[in-house]
Amino acid sequence: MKKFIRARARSFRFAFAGLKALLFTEHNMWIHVLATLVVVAAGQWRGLSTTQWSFIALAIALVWMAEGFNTAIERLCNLVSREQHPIIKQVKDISAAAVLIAALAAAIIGLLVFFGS
Ligand SMILES: Nc1ncnc2c1ncn2[C@@H]1O[C@H](COP(=O)(O)OP(=O)(O)OP(=O)(O)O)[C@@H](O)[C@H]1O
Repeated sequence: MKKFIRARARSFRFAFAGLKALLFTEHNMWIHVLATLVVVAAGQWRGLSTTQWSFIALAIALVWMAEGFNTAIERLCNLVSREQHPIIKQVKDISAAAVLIAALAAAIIGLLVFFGS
Protein backbone atom coordinates (compact mmCIF):
# COMPACT_ATOMS: atom_id res chain seq x y z
CA MET A 1 0.00 0.00 0.00
CA LYS A 2 2.86 2.40 0.90
CA LYS A 3 4.52 1.59 -2.45
CA PHE A 4 1.24 2.26 -4.26
CA ILE A 5 0.81 5.68 -2.60
CA ARG A 6 4.45 6.61 -3.32
CA ALA A 7 4.04 5.65 -6.99
CA ARG A 8 0.85 7.75 -7.29
CA ALA A 9 2.55 10.71 -5.59
CA ARG A 10 5.41 10.38 -8.13
CA SER A 11 2.90 10.44 -11.02
CA PHE A 12 1.30 13.60 -9.60
CA ARG A 13 4.76 15.22 -9.31
CA PHE A 14 5.45 14.47 -13.00
CA ALA A 15 2.05 15.83 -14.00
CA PHE A 16 2.67 19.05 -12.03
CA ALA A 17 6.12 19.34 -13.63
CA GLY A 18 4.36 19.12 -17.01
CA LEU A 19 1.87 21.80 -15.99
CA LYS A 20 4.74 24.05 -14.86
CA ALA A 21 6.60 23.49 -18.16
CA LEU A 22 3.41 24.28 -20.08
CA LEU A 23 2.75 27.48 -18.13
CA PHE A 24 6.32 28.79 -18.20
CA THR A 25 7.41 27.85 -21.72
CA GLU A 26 4.30 28.07 -23.89
CA HIS A 27 3.43 31.70 -24.61
CA ASN A 28 -0.07 30.82 -25.86
CA MET A 29 -0.81 29.48 -22.39
CA TRP A 30 -0.47 33.00 -20.98
CA ILE A 31 -3.42 34.07 -23.14
CA HIS A 32 -5.44 31.12 -21.79
CA VAL A 33 -4.47 31.99 -18.21
CA LEU A 34 -5.48 35.63 -18.75
CA ALA A 35 -8.79 34.56 -20.36
CA THR A 36 -9.41 32.18 -17.44
CA LEU A 37 -8.82 34.95 -14.87
CA VAL A 38 -11.13 37.36 -16.72
CA VAL A 39 -13.90 34.73 -17.05
CA VAL A 40 -13.62 33.66 -13.39
CA ALA A 41 -13.74 37.32 -12.24
CA ALA A 42 -16.73 37.99 -14.51
CA GLY A 43 -18.42 34.83 -13.22
CA GLN A 44 -17.95 35.95 -9.61
CA TRP A 45 -19.31 39.39 -10.45
CA ARG A 46 -22.36 37.94 -12.25
CA GLY A 47 -22.99 35.33 -9.53
CA LEU A 48 -23.19 32.33 -11.87
CA SER A 49 -25.21 29.28 -10.87
CA THR A 50 -23.57 25.91 -10.13
CA THR A 51 -24.61 24.62 -13.56
CA GLN A 52 -23.17 27.70 -15.28
CA TRP A 53 -19.89 27.34 -13.33
CA SER A 54 -19.76 23.68 -14.38
CA PHE A 55 -19.96 24.63 -18.07
CA ILE A 56 -17.35 27.37 -17.61
CA ALA A 57 -15.00 24.94 -15.78
CA LEU A 58 -15.39 22.37 -18.57
CA ALA A 59 -14.78 25.00 -21.24
CA ILE A 60 -11.61 26.22 -19.48
CA ALA A 61 -10.36 22.63 -19.01
CA LEU A 62 -11.09 21.83 -22.67
CA VAL A 63 -8.90 24.70 -23.90
CA TRP A 64 -6.07 24.04 -21.41
CA MET A 65 -6.09 20.33 -22.34
CA ALA A 66 -6.07 21.07 -26.07
CA GLU A 67 -3.14 23.49 -25.61
CA GLY A 68 -1.30 20.88 -23.52
CA PHE A 69 -1.70 18.15 -26.15
CA ASN A 70 -0.84 20.62 -28.93
CA THR A 71 2.36 21.68 -27.16
CA ALA A 72 3.36 18.06 -26.51
CA ILE A 73 2.74 17.11 -30.16
CA GLU A 74 4.66 20.17 -31.43
CA ARG A 75 7.66 19.34 -29.27
CA LEU A 76 7.63 15.69 -30.32
CA CYS A 77 7.52 16.86 -33.96
CA ASN A 78 10.52 19.13 -33.34
CA LEU A 79 12.40 16.16 -31.86
CA VAL A 80 11.49 13.85 -34.75
CA SER A 81 12.55 16.30 -37.46
CA ARG A 82 13.99 19.79 -37.55
CA GLU A 83 13.83 19.61 -41.37
CA GLN A 84 10.79 20.85 -43.24
CA HIS A 85 8.48 17.91 -43.87
CA PRO A 86 4.92 17.90 -45.29
CA ILE A 87 3.73 15.34 -42.73
CA ILE A 88 5.16 17.36 -39.81
CA LYS A 89 3.34 20.38 -41.21
CA GLN A 90 0.06 18.43 -41.34
CA VAL A 91 0.52 17.07 -37.81
CA LYS A 92 1.28 20.54 -36.38
CA ASP A 93 -1.53 22.21 -38.31
CA ILE A 94 -4.12 19.59 -37.32
CA SER A 95 -2.97 19.84 -33.70
CA ALA A 96 -3.34 23.64 -33.86
CA ALA A 97 -6.80 23.17 -35.41
CA ALA A 98 -7.80 21.12 -32.35
CA VAL A 99 -6.94 24.10 -30.12
CA LEU A 100 -8.93 26.40 -32.39
CA ILE A 101 -11.97 24.09 -32.18
CA ALA A 102 -11.70 23.99 -28.36
CA ALA A 103 -11.31 27.78 -28.16
CA LEU A 104 -14.34 28.34 -30.43
CA ALA A 105 -16.46 25.94 -28.36
CA ALA A 106 -15.32 27.73 -25.17
CA ALA A 107 -16.21 31.11 -26.69
CA ILE A 108 -19.70 29.84 -27.60
CA ILE A 109 -20.19 28.44 -24.08
CA GLY A 110 -19.02 31.76 -22.61
CA LEU A 111 -21.43 33.74 -24.80
CA LEU A 112 -24.34 31.44 -23.91
CA VAL A 113 -23.57 31.56 -20.16
CA PHE A 114 -22.99 35.33 -19.95
CA PHE A 115 -25.34 36.65 -22.63
CA GLY A 116 -27.90 33.84 -23.11
CA SER A 117 -31.47 34.28 -21.93
N1 LIG B 1 9.34 20.79 -39.49
C1 LIG B 1 8.34 21.35 -40.18
N2 LIG B 1 8.03 20.93 -41.42
C2 LIG B 1 7.04 21.49 -42.13
N3 LIG B 1 6.26 22.47 -41.69
C3 LIG B 1 6.48 22.94 -40.44
C4 LIG B 1 7.54 22.42 -39.63
N4 LIG B 1 7.53 23.09 -38.44
C5 LIG B 1 6.52 23.96 -38.51
N5 LIG B 1 5.89 23.88 -39.70
C6 LIG B 1 4.75 24.66 -40.14
O1 LIG B 1 5.12 26.02 -40.20
C7 LIG B 1 4.01 26.83 -39.82
C8 LIG B 1 4.40 27.68 -38.65
O2 LIG B 1 4.43 26.84 -37.51
P1 LIG B 1 4.90 27.32 -36.08
O3 LIG B 1 4.64 28.78 -35.94
O4 LIG B 1 4.34 26.38 -35.10
O5 LIG B 1 6.40 27.12 -36.25
P2 LIG B 1 7.33 26.32 -35.33
O6 LIG B 1 8.68 26.47 -35.91
O7 LIG B 1 6.81 24.93 -35.14
O8 LIG B 1 7.14 27.17 -33.99
P3 LIG B 1 7.42 26.70 -32.49
O9 LIG B 1 8.47 27.66 -32.03
O10 LIG B 1 6.09 26.87 -31.81
O11 LIG B 1 7.88 25.26 -32.51
C9 LIG B 1 2.85 25.87 -39.52
O12 LIG B 1 2.04 25.72 -40.63
C10 LIG B 1 3.58 24.57 -39.19
O13 LIG B 1 2.79 23.45 -39.46
